[in-house]
Amino acid sequence: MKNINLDITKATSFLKNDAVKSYESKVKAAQEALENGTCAGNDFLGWLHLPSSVTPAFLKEIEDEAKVLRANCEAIVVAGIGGSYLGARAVIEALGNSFSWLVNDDSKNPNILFAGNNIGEDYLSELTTYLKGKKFGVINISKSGTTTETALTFRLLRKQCEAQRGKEEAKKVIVAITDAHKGAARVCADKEGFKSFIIPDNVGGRFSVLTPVGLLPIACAGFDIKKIIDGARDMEKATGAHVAFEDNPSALYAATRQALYTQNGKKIEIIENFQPKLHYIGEWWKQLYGESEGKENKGLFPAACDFTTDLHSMGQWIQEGERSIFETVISIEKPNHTLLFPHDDDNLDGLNFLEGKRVDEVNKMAELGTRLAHVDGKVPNIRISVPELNEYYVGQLIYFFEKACGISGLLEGVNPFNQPGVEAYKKNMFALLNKPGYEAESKAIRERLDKEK
Ligand SMILES: O=P(O)(O)OC[C@H]1O[C@](O)(CO)[C@@H](O)[C@@H]1O
Repeated sequence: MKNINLDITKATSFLKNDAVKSYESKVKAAQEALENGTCAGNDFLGWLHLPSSVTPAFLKEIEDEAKVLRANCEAIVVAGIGGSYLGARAVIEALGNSFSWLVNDDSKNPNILFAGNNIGEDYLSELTTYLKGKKFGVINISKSGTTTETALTFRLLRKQCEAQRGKEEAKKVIVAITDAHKGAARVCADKEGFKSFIIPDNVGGRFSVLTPVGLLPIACAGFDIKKIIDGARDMEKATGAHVAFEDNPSALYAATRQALYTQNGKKIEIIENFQPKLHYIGEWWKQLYGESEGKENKGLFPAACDFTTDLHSMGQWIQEGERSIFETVISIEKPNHTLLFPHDDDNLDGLNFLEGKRVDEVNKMAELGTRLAHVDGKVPNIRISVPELNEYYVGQLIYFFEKACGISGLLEGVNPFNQPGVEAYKKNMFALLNKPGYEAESKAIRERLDKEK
């Protein structure tokens, strides 16, 4: 079986000869600190050996629950935000049919919908309207069990599900994925008798896609979670601490992006794809790197573009804007379908030169042309090529990025596993909403707003 492949040559050409190699000993130290649990944030290292520790019994429990949901639901709403939904959405959209909700086949795949990741009244109102009269289930995912966006959505959906199906029937199709002991989601699941899965204490949200957080929704969508774990497990081996620096893709990716950041003035990394199905892989990656590295006034800003779509909006900026960016392109070597470009006698569009070619050949030339143009425009380019878009390689990709993120954050000198900065908006929102327990903050924020009037 092939592995995903990392090409850093078009990035190292912007750096001094030994710039990446000079990180070897620091990377080794970071790897050892991760392995020995001696790094900052060492209480959140449960993801590190997750793929190799997953048992068949654990996967079976998830698959069995997915069977129940699939058999009883036309639609399943995954309620979660950040790491509690992005991984599942990324994998489901990468592997699924782009028009799944319109495709009328016999696969019996329920529609997987996502909510709890915003507080848009229109979004929730339109969702609850769509679900009226439908047999739907809910997977409520929240590690803390108290995240406002998710909790608010779950209350709405649970009430609707119980009203439509009756309390007993609803119990079959409402599942909680949360902490083993704490938080409102745990208390509610235990009291109501909902099936529940545990998010391990030592796995943070953005590293949780290979736990039930990602695996249950992915299994509900009809994908093979064993193969995802197989891919992740092989990548765990390929990026292990014993693997030589120059053969370890996560080590090289981490070192290259840090070298570009600290030695080449790059401030923004743009993750890019040439397959629209990878849009949410970009969103997942943004959270992984953004929450892990953006702290202590440091960190590359993680951005994402979908190509060629965004070449017609962001292409100008990337080609000629401030030279503070580099690109990391996820390239899929072989598409899953074949579509040949047809002949046209009139050739009014002048496209007969493409006759008989696969659409992907045009896409690949767009990709190569973009790479050459952007490198000419002084944008370093990292390329990750993925042999095929399937469960196995998505598993590899996930673990590759997670491992690189842990190493990269440690190279940057921060704790990659906390996210203290996200609390600031929550505190203000609770104060503004007069949440019980926030009386002093409410008073202070109102005084501040009065002064600013
Ligand atoms: O699973 P929870 O606790 O609802 O958190 C969801 C997301 O919110 C954050 O905690 C940020 O507030 C993320 O780190 C996390 O992935």
